[in-house]
Amino acid sequence: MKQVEILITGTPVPAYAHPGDAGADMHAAEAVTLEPGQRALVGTGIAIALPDGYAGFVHPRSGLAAKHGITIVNAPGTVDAGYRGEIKVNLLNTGSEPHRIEVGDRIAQLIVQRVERVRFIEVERLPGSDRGERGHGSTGHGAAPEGTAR
Ligand SMILES: O=c1ccn([C@H]2C[C@H](O)[C@@H](COP(=O)(O)OP(=O)(O)OP(=O)(O)O)O2)c(=O)[nH]1
Ligand SMILES: [Mg+2]
Repeated sequence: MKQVEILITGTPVPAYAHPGDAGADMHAAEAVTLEPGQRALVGTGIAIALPDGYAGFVHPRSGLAAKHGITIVNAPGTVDAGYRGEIKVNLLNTGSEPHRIEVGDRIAQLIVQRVERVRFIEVERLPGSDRGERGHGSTGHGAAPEGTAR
């Protein structure tokens, strides 16, 4: 397993709840009440130094989403390998009740992945493909959305 250096202020180290879990749960370093429809940038109290060629992705927790409608505005958030600041989570309450986040609550999960960087080369024409330019629901049933060509 890769080792990742982590700087912590008060909250527990992110932890995988079960062997085989992809995401390590991160904890709230501050308390906040999210009113319905409200969002808040919540600190996790951790900063990390990912190896070059890796990135961290901040994903919502499905339990919080299913039980309370709590999701993440920019899911999944991207933590760059060079970022040394505190990881923050942009929580959004999509539910109909206020939701209280207490210090130490598990608010998101961090998935660390290898990432490729590519060189973008500008060309006059792209190579053909089976899909071509079809997208945005082109393989679904029924008509394409109003104002779009098939
Ligand atoms: O959920 C997130 C997403 C990002 N970040 C931190 C780490 C990341 O490396 C940095 C920048 O994120 P991003 O590139 O997504 O934001 P931006 O709006 O493009 O800001 P910047 O101009 O700083 O790149 O913010 C978080 O703490 N939590
Ligand atoms: Mg950016």
